[in-house]
Amino acid sequence: MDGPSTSDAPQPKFVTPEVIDDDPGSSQASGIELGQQQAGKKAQDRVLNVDSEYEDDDCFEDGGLPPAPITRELVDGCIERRSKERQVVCEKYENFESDEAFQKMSIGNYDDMEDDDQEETEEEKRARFAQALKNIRQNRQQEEFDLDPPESDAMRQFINNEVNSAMMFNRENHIDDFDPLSTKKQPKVMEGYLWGAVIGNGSYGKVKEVIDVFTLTRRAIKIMKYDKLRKITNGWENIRCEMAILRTLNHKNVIRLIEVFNLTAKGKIYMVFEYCIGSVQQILDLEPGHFVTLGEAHAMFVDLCHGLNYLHSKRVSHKDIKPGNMLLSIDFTVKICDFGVAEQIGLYQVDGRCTKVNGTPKFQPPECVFGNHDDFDGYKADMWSAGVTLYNLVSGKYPFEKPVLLKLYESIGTDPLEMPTNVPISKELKDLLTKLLDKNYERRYSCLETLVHPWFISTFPEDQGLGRTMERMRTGNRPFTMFPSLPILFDEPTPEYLQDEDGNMTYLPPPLLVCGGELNRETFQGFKYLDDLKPSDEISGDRRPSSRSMPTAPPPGQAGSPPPPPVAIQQQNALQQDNPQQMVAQDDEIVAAPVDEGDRAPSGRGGKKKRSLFACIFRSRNDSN
Ligand SMILES: Nc1ncnc2c1ncn2[C@@H]1O[C@H](COP(=O)(O)OP(=O)(O)OP(=O)(O)O)[C@@H](O)[C@H]1O
Repeated sequence: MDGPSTSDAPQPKFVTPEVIDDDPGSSQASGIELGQQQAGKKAQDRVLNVDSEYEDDDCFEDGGLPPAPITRELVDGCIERRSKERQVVCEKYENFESDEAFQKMSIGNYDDMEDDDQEETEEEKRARFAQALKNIRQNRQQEEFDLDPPESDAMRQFINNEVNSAMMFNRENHIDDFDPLSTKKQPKVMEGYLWGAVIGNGSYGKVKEVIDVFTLTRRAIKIMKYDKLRKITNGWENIRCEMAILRTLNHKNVIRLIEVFNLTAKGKIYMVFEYCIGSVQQILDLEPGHFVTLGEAHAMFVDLCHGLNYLHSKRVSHKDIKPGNMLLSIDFTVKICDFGVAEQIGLYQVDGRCTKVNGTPKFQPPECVFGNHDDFDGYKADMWSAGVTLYNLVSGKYPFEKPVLLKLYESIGTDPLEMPTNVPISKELKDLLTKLLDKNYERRYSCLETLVHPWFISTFPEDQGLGRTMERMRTGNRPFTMFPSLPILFDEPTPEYLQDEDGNMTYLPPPLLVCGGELNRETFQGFKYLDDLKPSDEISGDRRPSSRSMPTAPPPGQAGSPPPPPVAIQQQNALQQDNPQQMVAQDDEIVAAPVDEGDRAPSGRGGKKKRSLFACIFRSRNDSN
């Protein structure tokens, strides 16, 4: 093995069990444990149950395969490969400045690494190795393993022990045959979302993209661990505050919080947001000079000010306005996000007085960083940050920039404002920047004043708007990471099984998608069909109710419950149960009975049903609770 070593003395390769394993009992125990897992796994794998607990670290669930023998070569290969990969990544990062292709990749450059890698303790590392060895048994694909090279002698020793005990287990149980590799990963559907990959990392946790399987809408979910929130100063408080503020907001230039849920068993809290394709900071990072054209800057600034105006009208001071907290939606609207340090200003307060100083140093106003900042005007602080953002958008520079924090604060408080020299700045723009970056917060422009400034209301040639940016984002590498799951979900509907009291499983055919050239209403019961809408029916707004507030449908037979399904569909179901094969052949010939208003109802299949993945996707929202 060529894994890096921290000591100068040559490290032996993995030693034999006789030499290293000074506690054979423990080896045996772990071997038996692995054996039990195998047996259980094999039985489990026959039926796919999507409601089981998933790990969030992957967008797929392991399909479950017979265990693979662990060999030294396999583990050595994994470690060596990871070591090489790391080297390649490091080299790439070294050439980052000059590598244009790499820069282009930075939009949606997926980072599937754990966001808290640096916090990993020796104990956690050991647990990860043990898990990686289990993965070797279950997955057999080297590409899937997360085996970093060992960094300490203790770690090396630990791996030796683990591999040795696994090998002993193999030997004792005569596991030495390799089945052909046929890993098939199953899509992960949890809490009504089909999960994709990580699309962003913040200080509070990672952000993953998902599809809401009920509305088929792309969403972004911020995942935060309780432990991590506890470690961050005011972590819980900030998150609670962010949720409380976001749930009251609804504006096109403010990120929309769709719902919040937590899974206590996993120790995680999830915030579901509308999906955005990237941040303004990512756009700036793509540009050679780290600035955009005047037209683009104007378009982004206009959206920012509209969002800020709305926030201030709702008595919210954001306190961390910067390009990194401005997201771009699919239709290229700027959305203000990250309300982690935002403050709700009291109802009876005349001005925007805030007390807690927060934010990013380069974007903080003088009254926050210099002198007495027991209280300050939060609205005016936002306007200063908006001024720094505008300065940054048009020039790629900051009005006050110093390498040391104290010097930076001093500069913000005392240095006179200088206009950027690397780009031509018009008279109006100069005037607006001066008004926004006025050190005296009383004289500084408010949001309303900014909205009527001549530069703000001026127009720019169309080709300088967000068109170019849009094109860049479009060509950026942000794949639709749920895509690989779709064919698995829709081309191969998973069969259902009916389990009786004795545990016997009866095969049920996959649900019918179409019936008589139309969507099979029995399968898609949750859908509201346009044909069924009466002129008096009101179409509700685009904000779908949270899964937690969805009213529960009354059981069949009670007032308000849907009537039974049409006879044709009942017969069809009965036929399907009796003879699934024949039914598949007959699908095309089935003609839908005329469906009237009352023709949608659940079929009572009875028994304890193991849901198929497909059924889960279209299950009623209430089922997920
Ligand atoms: N709704 C969204 N759509 C797409 N990407 C998003 C969305 N929300 C966040 N992201 C991505 O995830 C990253 C981190 O998100 P966010 O800033 O909300 O996390 P945070 O933990 O509050 O970060 P910070 O370190 O700024 O406090 C963002 O920079 C962005 O790239």
